[in-house]
Amino acid sequence: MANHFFSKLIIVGIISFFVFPIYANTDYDAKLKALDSIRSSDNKKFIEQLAEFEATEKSLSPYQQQHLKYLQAYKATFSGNLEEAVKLSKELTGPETNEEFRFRSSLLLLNTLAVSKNWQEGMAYLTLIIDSLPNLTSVELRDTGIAVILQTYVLYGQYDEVINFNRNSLSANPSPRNNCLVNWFTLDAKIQSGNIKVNSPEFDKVESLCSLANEPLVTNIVRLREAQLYLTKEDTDQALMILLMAQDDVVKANYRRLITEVHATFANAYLAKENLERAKEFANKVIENISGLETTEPARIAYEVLYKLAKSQQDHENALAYYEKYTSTDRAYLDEIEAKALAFQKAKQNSILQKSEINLLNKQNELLNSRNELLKAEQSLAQSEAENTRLVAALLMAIVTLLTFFGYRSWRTQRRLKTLAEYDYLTKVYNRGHFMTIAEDTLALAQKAKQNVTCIIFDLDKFKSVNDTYGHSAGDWALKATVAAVKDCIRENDIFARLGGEEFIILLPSCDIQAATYVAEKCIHKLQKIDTTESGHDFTITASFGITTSKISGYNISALSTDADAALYKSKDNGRNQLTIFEK
Ligand SMILES: Nc1nc2c(ncn2[C@@H]2O[C@H](COP(=O)(O)OP(=O)(O)OP(=O)(O)O)[C@@H](O)[C@H]2O)c(=O)[nH]1
Repeated sequence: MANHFFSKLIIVGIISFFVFPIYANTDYDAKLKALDSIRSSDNKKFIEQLAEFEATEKSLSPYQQQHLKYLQAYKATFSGNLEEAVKLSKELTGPETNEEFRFRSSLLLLNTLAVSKNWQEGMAYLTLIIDSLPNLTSVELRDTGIAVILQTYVLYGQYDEVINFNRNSLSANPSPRNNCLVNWFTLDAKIQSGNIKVNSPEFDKVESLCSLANEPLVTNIVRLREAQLYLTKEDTDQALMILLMAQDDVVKANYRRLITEVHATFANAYLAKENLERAKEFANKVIENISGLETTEPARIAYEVLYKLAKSQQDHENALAYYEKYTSTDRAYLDEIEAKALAFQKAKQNSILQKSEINLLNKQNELLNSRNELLKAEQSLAQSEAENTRLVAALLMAIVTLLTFFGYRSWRTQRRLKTLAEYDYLTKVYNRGHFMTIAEDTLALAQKAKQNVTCIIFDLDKFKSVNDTYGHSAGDWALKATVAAVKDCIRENDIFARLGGEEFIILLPSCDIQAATYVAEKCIHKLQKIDTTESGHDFTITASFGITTSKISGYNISALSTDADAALYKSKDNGRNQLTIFEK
């Protein structure tokens, strides 16, 4: 089938459809842009002007250098210098290259590798291009990428991929060029897979779209395909008419592959028309231009035509020679189809494998992420637990502190209340009420133990005059000084209390009257010795004492105090500052 070869023609043709970069307003930019715009539509001029541009000395920006290199790679592809084209294109596929030229050179590389039949490597670039499509910022470049992908599918015989391609991935308003190409490759896939009728309106549609886009190369290819289809339907006249109409434009396009393809189709058509001379003429034109295209379909067709002609002319020697060339070209051609299909399937498998590996890695990552999340959650849980523990500990501390504080306050209040209830506020000895309670208990125990208990009551002498003369505070001072002095004269376990005013009582367990008398005398002496100047005044403190004992008054506190009081009044009556032992 001539169609398979023909798809290769489009490879370089498509290069002309790439979008133009955004240029700075400099002469070099303008010049490079102008060169870019004519590179396929007027290839002769492009090659001449590029040579002129290369010849002059200039300092180019990195962007301009990349643009120039891209055009040089394009020229190399177009001129069949595939090795140079691959080398230059590969130099532009690194990350340092501007996105546009990186992508355009990947497309160029894809085409060049296909032209040089490096199917496997070409497929690797196809996968790369497909994967980089979503990251492209330029919508037009993306559309161009899609067109190239479709073209590659056609080239590799993957027609279903083209027919089933989701056109929604194209932009809403593709450029006329991309619109032409996408429609053309779709039609091409339908032709190659036998899914189109010879008079389908799609031919006219694609032809007009591509004329509108000013792409004579594609327009001619469409015409050629139409002619080839008519040939397969044995409508040779229609085929020849189309070929003759396209002939001039094809020559103008100056593309050797297209020209050999057209010549091969002419040869086939004339052979069918039994115009053997013309058939031979065109077959020979193909052979003349066959250098580099020896194993392509035009060569196969040309040899087939020449073989048939030689055979029909009984030229057995040439017939055999052409037949051998025909079969070897045919084998090479079929091998090529097989190799392409194999390369495509391999690339597809690799891509699926890669994607499953990526999926697997993603799954592993997800798993790792979940584990990390879990670890983080556990950590934060542990952290919150630790924080909670700290919080609870702090709360407990606060509660304990508060309880301690309130407990202490309550204990202090209780103690103060108890003190108020039990002690005399001024002298801090027992008050009357508490004294009575303790005294009763003590006397009860002493009675049981048959111990003697004595009771001393004393009252300060002429205390009113102290208050009157030196003031109430001096009186208070005297009361406190009295208590301190008396405490020095009694024992720890003697019960000392203030009965009220300037009157005091001492209950002395296990104490007989002699001992009590001694204590009272000691007190009288001590009180007289109090240095009152500390109060700011100079006066003397004396007191009158009355003493009784349980032996005389019994173990009843009221009786004891009454009797001791009676003795005290005797002391007062007798001139004060003395003691009196109660007598019944
Ligand atoms: N500064 C002070 N004076 C008090 C206190 N309690 C009672 N007094 C005073 O003690 C004085 C007692 O006076 P009186 O009962 O006349 O007895 P006195 O002056 O000591 O005379 P005699 O007992 O007869 O020696 C009164 O003036 C009371 O006001 C007190 O807590 N502080």
